Amino acid sequence: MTEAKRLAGERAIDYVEDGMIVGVGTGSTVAFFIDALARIKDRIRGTVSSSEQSTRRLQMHGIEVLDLNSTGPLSLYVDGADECDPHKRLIKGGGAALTREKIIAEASDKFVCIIDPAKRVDVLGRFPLPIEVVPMARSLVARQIVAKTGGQPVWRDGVVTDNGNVVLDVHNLSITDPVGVETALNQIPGVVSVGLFARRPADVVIVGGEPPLVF
Ligand SMILES: O=C[C@H](O)[C@H](O)[C@H](O)COP(=O)(O)O
Repeated sequence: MTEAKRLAGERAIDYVEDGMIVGVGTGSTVAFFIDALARIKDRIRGTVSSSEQSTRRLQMHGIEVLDLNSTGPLSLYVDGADECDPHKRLIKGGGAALTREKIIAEASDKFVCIIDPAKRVDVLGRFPLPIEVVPMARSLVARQIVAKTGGQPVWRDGVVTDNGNVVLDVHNLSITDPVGVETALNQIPGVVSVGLFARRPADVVIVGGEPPLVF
């Protein structure tokens, strides 16, 4: 799958235009995008990063990382996903970067999602759904997740997000109404964000392959 990730990441460069400030996601697929972006870094005005991990890789390449508060809306956001359905709705957050990813996706006109073929599903939920939670609300949120969804939340022990929060991964879900589930889980006090990207799905999905599939 590494080769598929590389092919997807490199294909996403086609969406980068001169003078853009590019939103950059997180993960192993995005790492290939960042490496490819480095080759054209003089053509862009900079980037906005969704994680400390991506910031380090961008800066290692000498690519400028800007504060979203100073850039205004972005034209383009490129990020990976853990699952993608035929409607371009996603599960994200396997790398615990979901909250900043959601913020940048919302701030962007076009969200290009780069995945390998194993990420494609008909119904979201095989991959445990990550939820970022304020630490003191962990048990409360877990109980409400069980009540609202019937899923099994598991604390990602030892993981602290870039925002100082914890992550619950919800197992045994079959998400037939992604917008409804996203909305319901967002209402629980203590939930910072839900790794379902249904209200703001991707605009373009690139599935790595020879040639890449774009839909
Ligand atoms: O929090 C992490 C992100 O949502 C990633 O984009 C997602 O986990 C996919 O990562 P990878 O490209 O490494 O499979």
